[in-house]
Amino acid sequence: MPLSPSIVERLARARGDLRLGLPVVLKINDRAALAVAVEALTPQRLADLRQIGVPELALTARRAATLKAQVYDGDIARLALPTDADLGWLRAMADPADDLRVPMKGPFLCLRGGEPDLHRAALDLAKAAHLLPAAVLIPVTDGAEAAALMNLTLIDLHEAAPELARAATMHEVVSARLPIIASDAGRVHVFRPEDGGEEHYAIEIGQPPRDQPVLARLHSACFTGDVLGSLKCDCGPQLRAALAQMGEEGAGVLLYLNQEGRGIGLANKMRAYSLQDQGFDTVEANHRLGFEDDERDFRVGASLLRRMGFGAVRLLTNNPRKIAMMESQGITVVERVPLKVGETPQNRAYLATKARKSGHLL
Ligand SMILES: Nc1nc2c(ncn2[C@@H]2O[C@H](COP(=O)(O)OP(=O)(O)OP(=O)(O)O)[C@@H](O)[C@H]2O)c(=O)[nH]1
Ligand SMILES: [Zn+2]
Repeated sequence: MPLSPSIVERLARARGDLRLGLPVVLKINDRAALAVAVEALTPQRLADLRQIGVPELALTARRAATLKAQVYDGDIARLALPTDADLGWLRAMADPADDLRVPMKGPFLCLRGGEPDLHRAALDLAKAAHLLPAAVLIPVTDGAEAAALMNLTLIDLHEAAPELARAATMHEVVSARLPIIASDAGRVHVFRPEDGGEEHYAIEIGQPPRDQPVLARLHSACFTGDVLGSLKCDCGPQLRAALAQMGEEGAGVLLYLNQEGRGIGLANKMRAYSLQDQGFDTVEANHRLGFEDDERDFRVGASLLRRMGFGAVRLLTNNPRKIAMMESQGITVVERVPLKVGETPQNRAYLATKARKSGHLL
């Protein structure tokens, strides 16, 4: 039907549905399941889901490692729910907040055999919705029928795969002049992705010529550092130092990428901070929550630079992964410009961890 939502639009809906606590229907070939994010489940919804079928819990292998649950599918663990499992049990499996105070007791009944692809898709969607990567799945015999009957969003994984593999196309919505402390000649560009995801911004200083390498910074959003002046990281000082250098040179471009918390969202970053107060470092905290060290998609930065007409950069960074990613996306990094500012007694250990575990240059 002409007005029916495309797969990209249905994926955007699915992310919204999961945040609301609504199930989505995932399907591949002749297999299908209802999937709902543990974080957004209510007792009533859990009871309703149990009426439909036998629930399974999907967790990432990272979260399973902390719980000492068996992983039979590489990156994914599938667990049967104990018969007396309530929402409290599910939440404790998903959220490591109380792991130390009230450790979850196994042994867990970990499922093997069959395909984990629906489970993996559910966790990818939960991550994309900035929820904890934990989902309850209920297998159903006819996915299309279940979706139609209950008015739920249906995602066919064959249809979704190519869309999920490619970076969303970005459109510039608007740009306007913005004098800032660093430069009178500032201009903010707002970019909106076609897939209904986060908007990203470019702050252009002066009028950098497109045929020469531009002084560039890929800055990932950090509400706590950029806005609140957090002493736990170096983001705020890095943001201001990068803009100041562009102001001094009279030209540059800072991409402000809305990838809060290295792509896990602010709520999950605050969960990570809470774990850091229990003694875990920045990488361990991400893993205990079920995330990888860094969930950002740096392709966004490269595609925005290209869209603005830049093909070569002098990149302000201490992160070699950003350089490798730019190069792999066809942006030439002619020089790495170090950005070492904002070390505090409170962030010294954080910066040392990034150097030791994530390869940041000191
Ligand atoms: N998950 C998580 N994210 C954090 C933590 N501390 C800071 N962040 C986020 O990390 C990101 C900082 O990224 P960038 O400023 O691009 O820094 P970087 O990857 O270290 O690289 P460069 O600064 O370019 O050297 C921001 O999105 C912050 O919100 C933390 O402890 N946990
Ligand atoms: Zn920060």
